[in-house]
Amino acid sequence: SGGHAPRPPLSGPRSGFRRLGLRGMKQRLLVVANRLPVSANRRGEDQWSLEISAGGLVSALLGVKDVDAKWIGWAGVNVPDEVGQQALTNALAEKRCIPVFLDEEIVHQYYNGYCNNILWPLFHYLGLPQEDRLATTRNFESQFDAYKRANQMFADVVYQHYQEGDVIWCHDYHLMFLPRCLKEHDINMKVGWFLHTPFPSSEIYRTLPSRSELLRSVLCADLVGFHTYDYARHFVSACTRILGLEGTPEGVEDQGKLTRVAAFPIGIDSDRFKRALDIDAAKRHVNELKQRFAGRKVMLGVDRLDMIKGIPQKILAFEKFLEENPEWIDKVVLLQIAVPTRTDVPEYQKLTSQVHEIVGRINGRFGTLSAVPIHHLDRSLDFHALCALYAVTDVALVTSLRDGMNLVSYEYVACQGSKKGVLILSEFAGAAQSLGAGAILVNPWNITEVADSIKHALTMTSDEREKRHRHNYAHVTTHTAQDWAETFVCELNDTVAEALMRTRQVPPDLPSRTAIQQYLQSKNRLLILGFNSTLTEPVESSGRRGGDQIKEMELKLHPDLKGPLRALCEDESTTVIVLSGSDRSVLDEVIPLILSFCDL
Ligand SMILES: O=P(O)(O)OC[C@H]1O[C@H](O[C@H]2O[C@H](CO)[C@@H](O)[C@H](O)[C@H]2O)[C@H](O)[C@@H](O)[C@@H]1O
Ligand SMILES: O=c1ccn([C@@H]2O[C@H](COP(=O)(O)OP(=O)(O)O)[C@@H](O)[C@H]2O)c(=O)[nH]1
Repeated sequence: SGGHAPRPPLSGPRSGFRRLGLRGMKQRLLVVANRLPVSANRRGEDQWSLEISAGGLVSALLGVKDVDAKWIGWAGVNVPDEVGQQALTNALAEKRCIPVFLDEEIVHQYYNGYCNNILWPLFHYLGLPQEDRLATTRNFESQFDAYKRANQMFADVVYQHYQEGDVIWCHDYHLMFLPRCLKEHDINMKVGWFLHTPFPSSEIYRTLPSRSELLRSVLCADLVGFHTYDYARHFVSACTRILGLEGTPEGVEDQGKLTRVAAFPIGIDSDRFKRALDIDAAKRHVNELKQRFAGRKVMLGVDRLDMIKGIPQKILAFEKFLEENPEWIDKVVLLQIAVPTRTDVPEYQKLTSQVHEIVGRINGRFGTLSAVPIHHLDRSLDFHALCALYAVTDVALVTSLRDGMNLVSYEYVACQGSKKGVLILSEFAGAAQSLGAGAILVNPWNITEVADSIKHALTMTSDEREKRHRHNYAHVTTHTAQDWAETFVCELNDTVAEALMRTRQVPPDLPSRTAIQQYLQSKNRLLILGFNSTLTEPVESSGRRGGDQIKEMELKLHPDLKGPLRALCEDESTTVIVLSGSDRSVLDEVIPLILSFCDL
């Protein structure tokens, strides 16, 4: 029996799969994400200015070329009037973007509430909110209702723009309900879903009140993708343990229907970063920065001001480093770009004050008349200023407590072609699995270890720096955002094609008259029977119940089969074999009757 035997590891995208080719064919792709790659500012009743929004998903998808792609998403702004909505729709159309208009109340309950106060912390191992955190955005149920309504609003926009054959790629934890809405509308839509955050261990995930509904909805997609194998594995075990479904190396199976699950690590458009450094604007920034920080080593942090990024831990480790290495005071500066994010969520407001307090204390403690050790900026930078910073700094410090991937670490490496600076990287970022070879990996909770790594990075020989950089540079420049998107979409096309073939291969119904005639003529018969749902009564595996074990305890031999089965077993010309993935003990429990007549 193999009911609970360990499964082989999940596969990645199949090697040698047919590239139905985004390059040649220009397949239409509808990218559906909470956020459009632009944010909109109103300049008049029917005037809008559009700006690229910050964030990893946006950066990655900007790197995807040669696809006939359109984006569907929220422009990050409330537009209550029709004139404004029409004008914004027109302006966005030029950027191949289609807006979903969400009103303030929905944004509050869906985005600030369910997405960023519940799913985001849970998926990053920070747990569900306590009562006081929930109270600020009303209760769990109303937030979940708003979440489903918002997902339906995204689905409605997809329906309006969908053409047969389009690939629909849903992104992230904001849209876990979307695959279900889409498939219920049209089962033939090709639907992929990709999660940009970690998927936590099923032990964490199972605390979520709406755990089953969300899993079942995601499973409606044809292909489900994650940044790492660990996240994919966690997802599959959540499905087996919570829903009682079967996990296979290919994905999750539910009554013969396979949802393919695999790892697709994202990348960046490294050429875009390299090219940016050749532009005058970036060169000017580089020169200014070199002058400003002459004679000092510069360490860089670039993060959204989010609790998952471990900014307090980073700053405390830097403080410890200065405390233990006073000779470095005035010779090193930590430049922390803390991009404001989700500022309507109280937890983020608290974090801002906390970080300001620590920075103030450390600058007060170690600052001199000429310099302070930490330059902390609560703002975002334009692209060229950011590339210049990446290029001139000596060390990048990424201390995420959990992070789906972390593209900042990739971007830093891409811009360090000449300087070959050191990357200190949290082992809890997805990027640790791809850049671990060249980075100094740290546990961000271990302040002493991070402080020691800062010293190691600042004093590293140029030989070691170059060697480490070479590894990571090779990875970042060959595993690009474009490859990531192409691989996902090709895999989705192949998954759908294979599922179609499987459906066609379903054997025809048994010709019962012939079968009965031949059965009666034969003298020595072998009958191989399935067990679960063949001999047993179907068991409802709702989210209310536990996983496989509880389900198996409830299995019962189907009452209509007791008599026929007994007759078959008593017949000397017939051998009956029951094949099952369940434990022997489960079979012993369910069919003791038969055990007395035959070997199993
Ligand atoms: O849209 P926001 O609420 O302002 O947040 C910005 C984005 O944050 C998250 O990014 C994740 O995606 C990155 C790319 O895959 C990944 O490197 C990073 O580790 C993740 O945190 C979020 O998942 C996006 O949807 C947001 O747009
Ligand atoms: O001032 C800034 C700072 C950062 N970023 C971008 O924000 C993204 C951050 O992505 P990451 O995966 O590191 O984390 P996320 O913010 O998505 O959690 C990177 O692509 C950065 O280039 C930006 O556009 N402007």
